Amino acid sequence: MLNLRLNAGNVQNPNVHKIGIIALGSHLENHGPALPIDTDAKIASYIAFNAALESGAKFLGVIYPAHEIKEINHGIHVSLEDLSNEIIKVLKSAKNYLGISSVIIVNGHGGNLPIVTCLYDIEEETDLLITLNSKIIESEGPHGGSGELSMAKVLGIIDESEVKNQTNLSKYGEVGLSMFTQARLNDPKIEESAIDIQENGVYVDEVYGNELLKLAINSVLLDVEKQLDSHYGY
Ligand SMILES: Nc1nc(O)c(N)c(N[C@@H]2O[C@H](COP(=O)(O)O)[C@@H](O)[C@H]2O)n1
Ligand SMILES: [Fe+2]
Repeated sequence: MLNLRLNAGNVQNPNVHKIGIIALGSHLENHGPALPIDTDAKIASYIAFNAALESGAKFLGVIYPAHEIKEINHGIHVSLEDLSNEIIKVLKSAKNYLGISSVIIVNGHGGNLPIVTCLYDIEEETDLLITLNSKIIESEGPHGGSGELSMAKVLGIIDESEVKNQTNLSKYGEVGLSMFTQARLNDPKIEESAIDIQENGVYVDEVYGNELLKLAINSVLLDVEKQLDSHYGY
């Protein structure tokens, strides 16, 4: 019988091998001319991967599909049911092959927020403890705004020559979700982000981008500690 050396490497607590960290974003969504369509997936993956490196938890990659509310049409998205079924499929596979018993989902796309209503069913179906971490959505500000631009500068995925055109809202109305009138009427936070873009424009600041990413990574590290404490008796 092979004994795996669970304490090998930079691992504070062998129970960390029972925890998986997986990214969830959007790969097919317009973010203005300065940012790639998979900005959300890349930001979420960067946060998830670095949190896995720092904590020793298992990095499970990224989930492909994403959801979006019907009032916002700036990309290709799936129904909440389809996203939930895909998450169940991927997490069952991770549990089967890696023996994990809890997961932290790092969400980088605002349109996925309703998945929180499916978490109980996903936990039941997979028999996994699941934490949804959307910290970066809470702190990044408007869609395609200065927060995402600054993080994209850190990740090296920005086209800086196009930043001057990012707020040409007649062409790139998805920035700040400005063109989605009903979504702005329904959600004061979306309305606030659209006004922010119109009143303040956008800027790129690498220091700010690093601070946003570090804040999000530290938030995931705290979730790892909470899972170790509550689920594995730290
Ligand atoms: N894309 C999106 N869909 C929703 O349903 C939302 N409530 C929001 N929220 C706003 O957009 C920002 C996130 O944009 P990304 O999802 O990262 O592209 C978020 O900060 C809110 O301002 N967004
Ligand atoms: Fe985004």
